[in-house]
Amino acid sequence: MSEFLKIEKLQVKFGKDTVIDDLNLTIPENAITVFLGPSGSGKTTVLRSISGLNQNATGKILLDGQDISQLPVNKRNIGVIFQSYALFPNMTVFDNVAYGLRAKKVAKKEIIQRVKEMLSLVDLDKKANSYPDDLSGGQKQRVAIARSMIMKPKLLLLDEPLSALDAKIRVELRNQIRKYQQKLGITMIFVTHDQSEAMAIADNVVVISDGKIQQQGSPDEIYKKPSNEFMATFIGEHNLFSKEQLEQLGMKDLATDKKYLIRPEAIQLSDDASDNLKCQGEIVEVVNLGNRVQYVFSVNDIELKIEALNQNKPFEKGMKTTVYINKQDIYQVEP
Ligand SMILES: Nc1ncnc2c1ncn2[C@@H]1O[C@H](COP(=O)(O)OP(=O)(O)OP(=O)(O)O)[C@@H](O)[C@H]1O
Repeated sequence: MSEFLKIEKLQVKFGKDTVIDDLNLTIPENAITVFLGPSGSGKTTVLRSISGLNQNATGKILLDGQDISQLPVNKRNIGVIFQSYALFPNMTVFDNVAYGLRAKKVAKKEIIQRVKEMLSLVDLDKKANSYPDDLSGGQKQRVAIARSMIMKPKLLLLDEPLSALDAKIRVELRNQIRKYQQKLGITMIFVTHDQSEAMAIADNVVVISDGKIQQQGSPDEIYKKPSNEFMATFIGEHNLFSKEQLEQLGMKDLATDKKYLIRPEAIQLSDDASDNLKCQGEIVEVVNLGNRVQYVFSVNDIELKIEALNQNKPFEKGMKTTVYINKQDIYQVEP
């Protein structure tokens, strides 16, 4: 992995509390890295330390080879976007986006051209003369993003940028952000506690819990190959079984005493599979999620969570049937 942003031995203390201790991390260029973790895990603290907003941080931060640890916020060449937009209410959309270029005394003609291009990219050309109060939440956030991107920062930090928006707009805007990133080749760090948002937008996910990095990898890697039990249970729905439980289900010759992860969608409620782990039992719970259905399937005393596409002939509660698990889908997990 290229080392576009490199954090070495980051430590952050608030009073006597050490919130981040000896955190080391590298982040690739021209990609979206997502910091994902439970509330209070330290995501924002790490982000603020990178931006220079955190006075309590010690350690070294290298951006594109340059040590920026001692530089003030405005000299780091980093853009920051918050959940709350932070637009200037008394300025038009055009003036909000032009603000940074004007402060840098860029030529008027160039400003007009660059703002127009940027407003076109975020699909707000028709709102250039509107004021923030006349815009929807999603539009305001697009102005905030345009205002940051126009400065061509080396790194763009987005702290829960979609949290204030309703579900449909969140999904639309996260797809837009992905599009902007690809079009402009900006390196982004995006903080969220929403797993599906993280999985959908990230090239690279850094899972942080209790001030520590639990795992870094592509969305697929962290889902399919969690590095430990925390990861196996934090990301996505899961079945986590002991060796004894798996043996009770009919699995033989397990090498070690470790735990084993089986994702709900890897269990098939059908009877046309072969050479798989086969368990007979009963459907004890059905939750319809629209396009998918979650089942709880009971094999003697063991409950398996299953997730399947909602097809024409759904299985019903109380049905006795057989499930199959491909042995390749049973993943051994470190403690
Ligand atoms: N200014 C501060 N003073 C004291 N403690 C702080 C301060 N900022 C953060 N903390 C503490 O640091 C820890 C990490 O907080 P942080 O905001 O980084 O977490 P987070 O993962 O971003 O959480 P959330 O998703 O809820 O925003 C928490 O225990 C928090 O209480």
